[in-house]
Amino acid sequence: MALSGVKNNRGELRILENLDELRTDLADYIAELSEAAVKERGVFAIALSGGSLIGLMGKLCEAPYNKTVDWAKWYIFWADERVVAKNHSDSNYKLAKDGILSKVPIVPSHVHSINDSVSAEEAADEYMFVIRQLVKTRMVSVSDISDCPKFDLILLGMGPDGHIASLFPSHAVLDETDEWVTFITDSPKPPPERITFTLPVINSASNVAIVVTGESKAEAVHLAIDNVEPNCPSLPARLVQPTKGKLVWFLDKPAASKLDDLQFSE
Ligand SMILES: O=C(O)[C@H](O)[C@@H](O)[C@H](O)[C@H](O)COP(=O)(O)O
Repeated sequence: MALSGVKNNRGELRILENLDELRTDLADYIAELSEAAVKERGVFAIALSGGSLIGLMGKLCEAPYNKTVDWAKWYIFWADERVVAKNHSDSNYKLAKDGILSKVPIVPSHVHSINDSVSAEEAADEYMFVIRQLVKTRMVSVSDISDCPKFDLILLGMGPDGHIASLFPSHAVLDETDEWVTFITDSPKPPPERITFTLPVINSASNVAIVVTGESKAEAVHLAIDNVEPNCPSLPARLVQPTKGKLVWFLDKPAASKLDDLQFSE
């Protein structure tokens, strides 16, 4: 690992030397959290996003992880999904299925993707209902300070504008506190129709990881992590602040290149 440490109360930063090291560190991190959750609760409830994240998780399908991870105990969700058919090239489900889920022994009934045959609004409502049922049976834990689900791990990417999941800068859904899952029809990043976990759900998770690579995101990383003036209250990535859980940033060096005074131990 190149650098690691805690900065400005904004979580743990892991800045990796190159993409290969990042992939290995990310796979180790996910495998460790899976083992801990299975030991403690008997299951591992993990929520994925789309984008480059899935490719960066690829080492999980290789040795030793493909054999050592207790895949049968995984329950898979999406922190956000594009409202398109499951076989569409824009589908986050398809991305994860082709990239990971079809390559490891996940139980098909544990894969909770959205209903792709209804409107964005209905898909969000139905997804919330599905999660509610799984909270009742404790396949997904519940937060002890809100009534929100408490996922063992929520994995997020970040766009160059600082968006995470399908929560975009200055969008009204950033203020959504009543629903666990909501929808948008005006995403600035295509496709326009999406469903997304809301901030209260993201911030109720036991663990949240934000995985960011490339220089095009360096400014957003700086705005999300450093103490900047004026600060950016509506930058979604800055609003990821798990109440009791742990936040970890996985960055490559180009993505970390605009962070102020990095003085971590090598
Ligand atoms: O479905 C989506 O569009 C996402 O879940 C979105 O939040 C993504 O994670 C970021 O846009 C980063 O994507 P990249 O890593 O591909 O830049």
